[in-house]
Amino acid sequence: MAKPKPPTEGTPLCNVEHIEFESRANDIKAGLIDTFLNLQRIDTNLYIARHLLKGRHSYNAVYGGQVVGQSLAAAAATVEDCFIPHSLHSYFIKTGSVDKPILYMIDRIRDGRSFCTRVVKAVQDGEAIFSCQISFHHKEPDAIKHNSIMPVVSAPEELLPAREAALEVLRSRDVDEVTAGVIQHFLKEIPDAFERVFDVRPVNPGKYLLKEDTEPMSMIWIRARENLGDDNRLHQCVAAYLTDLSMLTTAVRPHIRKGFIPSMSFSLDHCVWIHENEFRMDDWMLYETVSSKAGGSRAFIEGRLWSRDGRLIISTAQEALIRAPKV
Ligand SMILES: CCCCCCCCCCCCCCCC(=O)SCCNC(=O)CCNC(=O)[C@H](O)C(C)(C)COP(=O)(O)OP(=O)(O)OC[C@H]1O[C@@H](n2cnc3c(N)ncnc32)[C@H](O)[C@@H]1OP(=O)(O)O
Repeated sequence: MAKPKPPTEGTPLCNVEHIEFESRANDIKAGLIDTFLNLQRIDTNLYIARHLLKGRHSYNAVYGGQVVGQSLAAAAATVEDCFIPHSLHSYFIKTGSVDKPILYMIDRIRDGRSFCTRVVKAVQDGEAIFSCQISFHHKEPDAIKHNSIMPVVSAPEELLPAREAALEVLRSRDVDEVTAGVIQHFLKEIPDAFERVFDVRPVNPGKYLLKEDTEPMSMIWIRARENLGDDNRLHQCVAAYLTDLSMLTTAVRPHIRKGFIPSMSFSLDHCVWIHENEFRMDDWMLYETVSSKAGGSRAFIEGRLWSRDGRLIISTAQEALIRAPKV
């Protein structure tokens, strides 16, 4: 039999031009269910996602967390249900566009008895935009057990949603012009669709909204506004999706307060460890993020996602690119 021809230079990895695409970037709820539970399989180890959310209102760039969540959904579709995702290590290679579908190509690296490993490549226009390795683990009994203590903070019911908190700051008389400008920009940049589906409540609105000086750390309560159903896999993918939300801004926020305006800011790599299988993203979760280092146009950020009853559900780590305008 004739050997298949090797691809010539410039040949796309997978051409998506013939694939019908109707962007539903504004319909996050449908997007969460369709892409995280019913991701469309187009061939063995090949999945397509048509629901893509912008990270920022004024750019057509795909929100990084969505590619993370969809990669997890695609990889999970290739393992038995008894295997539970426990870690994901990824690189954002190229900015994705919300105007085209993303193809997820899975490499089944190994199916072991206790662990399964997958490599996922996300492709748009024939070019890789994201790659990650995901490991799944068959449930095992506790050998040792401990859990750090969750920070003691105000309950979400005592706090305002981010937009309302921001509007309250803008209405107050003691906000300077620069801070007001930053808050207005922040309000404009949040994709409307995101707010329709998720409720985000900053634990310290004064610091979060830069009315006060802040350290490179942040805590937000977050939950989906509607019931997401009982499929653990959906809650895992939604959690992975949300982990990219406040990492980069945690590093930049204190410097913005001192007058720094980034000319470019992107997540570069992203790691997620899922410690527990059963949790609900339609219940309040506390996302705590801290940046311990920034320099050389990169910042390092770590995160912890806590369930309300004090379980450490997820740990994250990320490097972000944060550039100053060229002089
Ligand atoms: C009320 C409710 C509240 C809740 C609120 C919810 C919000 C709801 C979601 C929010 C979410 C937010 C958080 C999003 C966080 C992500 O989602 S970020 C998205 C994921 N990450 C990415 O897409 C990054 C993908 N990676 C890449 O694009 C590429 O790897 C990189 C990083 C650009 C590097 O590529 P490279 O080929 O090495 O290129 P490089 O030399 O760096 O040059 C790239 C460009 O930068 C330019 N450049 C170089 N230096 C500079 C400089 N100093 N300044 C400016 N440009 C420069 C170059 O000139 C070049 O421009 P072009 O020639 O392309 O026009």
